[in-house]
Amino acid sequence: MSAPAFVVTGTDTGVGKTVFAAALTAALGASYWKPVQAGLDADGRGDSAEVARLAGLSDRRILPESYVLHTPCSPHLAAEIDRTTIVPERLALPETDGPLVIEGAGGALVPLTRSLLYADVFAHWQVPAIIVARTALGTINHSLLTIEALRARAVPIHGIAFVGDANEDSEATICEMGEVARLGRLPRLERLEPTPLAIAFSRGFRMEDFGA
Ligand SMILES: Nc1ncnc2c1ncn2[C@@H]1O[C@H](COP(=O)(O)OP(=O)(O)OP(=O)(O)O)[C@@H](O)[C@H]1O
Ligand SMILES: C[C@H](N)[C@H](N)CCCCCC(=O)O
Ligand SMILES: [Mg+2]
Repeated sequence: MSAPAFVVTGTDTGVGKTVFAAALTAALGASYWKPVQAGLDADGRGDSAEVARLAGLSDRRILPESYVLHTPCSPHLAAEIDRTTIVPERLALPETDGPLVIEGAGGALVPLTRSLLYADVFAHWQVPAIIVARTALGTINHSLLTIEALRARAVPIHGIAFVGDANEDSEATICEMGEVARLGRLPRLERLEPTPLAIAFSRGFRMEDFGA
């Protein structure tokens, strides 16, 4: 059986994809790939650096981004500002010798160019997608829209991972009405450090749900 690979997408930007992806990468002993990074922090760090920190990964297990764009905005516009064009050929799935966790950018329907959405690339890859969703009010609509959009493009959905305070009815309603697997929930952590994150992940998720 080949090693599992997952795409971590979300209902929005800032929902916690990078934090969840770091926890999953650490738990699976996986490699991590952020194909398109739009915007870096003041120290020039992007999501790959944060995953390396939170998952305690060696550089060998962080695959290089295909595009690092300067402006923290939608990738299609960030690429235009940098006078480049995101081409699907540079988004070919990399070969890895173990599990792979791939993080998108923003939500599933974020444009990479003015005629290509990230979800189109997910559909081409056919790698199971994990939707990261908030638990806060508004998440039912955002989550069900994301599920519909992925299904409309035949993107396989592995399940949904919630981030935030428990919200039993919203989480259950999304999974029942959206007919998706409820993978678990990461609470808001006061200290975003490797050990508390690994403990929260092991409490909130079952490894067998990720083929491990
Ligand atoms: N479980 C958590 N506990 C505490 N803080 C969190 C948690 N999840 C996310 N955060 C914080 O929320 C912010 C957004 O999270 P994150 O960077 O993971 O979002 P994202 O979905 O990856 O965004 P992007 O679309 O930019 O990739 C960050 O400051 C992060 O540290
Ligand atoms: C800049 C941000 N942190 C992400 N890298 C990109 C988010 C794109 C969102 C586009 C949109 O849905 O309006
Ligand atoms: Mg991120």
